[in-house]
Amino acid sequence: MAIVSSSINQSDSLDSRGKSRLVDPKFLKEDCKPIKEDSLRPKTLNEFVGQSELKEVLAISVKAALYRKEALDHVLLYGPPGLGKTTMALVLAQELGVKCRITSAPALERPRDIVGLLMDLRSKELLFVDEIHRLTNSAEELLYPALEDFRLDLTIGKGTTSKTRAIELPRFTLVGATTRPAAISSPLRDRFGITQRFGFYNLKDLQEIVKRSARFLELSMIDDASLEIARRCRGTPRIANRLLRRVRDFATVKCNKKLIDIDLVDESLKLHCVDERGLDQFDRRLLSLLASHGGGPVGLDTLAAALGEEPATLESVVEPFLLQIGFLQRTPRGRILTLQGQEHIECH
Ligand SMILES: Nc1ncnc2c1ncn2[C@@H]1O[C@H](COP(=O)(O)OP(=O)(O)OP(=O)(O)O)[C@@H](O)[C@H]1O
Repeated sequence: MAIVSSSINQSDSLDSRGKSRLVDPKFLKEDCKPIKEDSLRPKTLNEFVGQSELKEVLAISVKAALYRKEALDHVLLYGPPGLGKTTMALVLAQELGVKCRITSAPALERPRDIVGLLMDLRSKELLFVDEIHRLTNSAEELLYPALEDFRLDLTIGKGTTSKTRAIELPRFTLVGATTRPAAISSPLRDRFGITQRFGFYNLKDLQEIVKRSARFLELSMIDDASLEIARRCRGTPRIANRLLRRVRDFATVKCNKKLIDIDLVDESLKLHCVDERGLDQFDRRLLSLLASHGGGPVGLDTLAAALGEEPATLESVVEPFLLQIGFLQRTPRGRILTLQGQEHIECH
């Protein structure tokens, strides 16, 4: 789907081969990307910019687990895409000095996928499951005793001759990530000892992330230029890094400038139709659609059908930022365009 693949590259952190991958946080080269791009991911809690309350909570739990020489309690991280959930799982593994196995719920469709993964885990290791709200019922049922009692209950054979065998597992930590916490079944949700929400980043933190990434990409940038990228990245580090790379492309090809200034940022982001609030063509189409319906209310399903998008994607990927900046409101009768949203659309 055009909007998500272009503006929010979700595949960055997912397992493209449909299997899990074992990541030693010390060697992020394994993380399927060239080393320079990988190095953009912060590796320790200290390097992780922003999300201070969440970091404090996790830092205390990590220290306590290390002190008691125990596995960290299971962690559920939720929030819009690209805010650092996968990165945080790798940071936790690094802080705990263990490896992290990364997978996503759609890759765990068959019971044997999850059995294989769980039996492969070593003591205190992290298992990161992205999109955890998409686990099948059978996968969830296998997970319950694994999470609570570190035990796998396997049924061998069929019908009256079937037997249940219990296999002991090492104590491990499940880190689940989701953009849709409400879609997680409550028995699964209840098994996470630590639940933390990722919110959009503020301008100061985003500018720091842009400057840090620019350093890793060996780009010289004046402060106004990094601030401009921070303003246009929808409060999302992944988008900040993506915009920075597009600006770098533009600087290399179009003007061969060594120092990136605000004009260069402006020109290159214009080319990608990213406006001064960070909205792209898809956001503007959504707002225009609402405007053409007298500002709403318009139901989510109607909006999704008109835009050719999944309602769940609209709700969990596109809308959160528009709600955050006050361009959109959710009401029981549907979505409403605010005055600010209306004014923005009139100027574009
Ligand atoms: N706090 C941060 N400081 C610096 N860079 C960050 C931070 N959080 C995320 N990033 C950058 O943003 C990119 C996206 O982060 P990440 O893949 O962890 O997001 P996510 O929340 O797991 O998204 P998704 O759920 O879509 O996979 C990372 O490659 C990383 O470089």
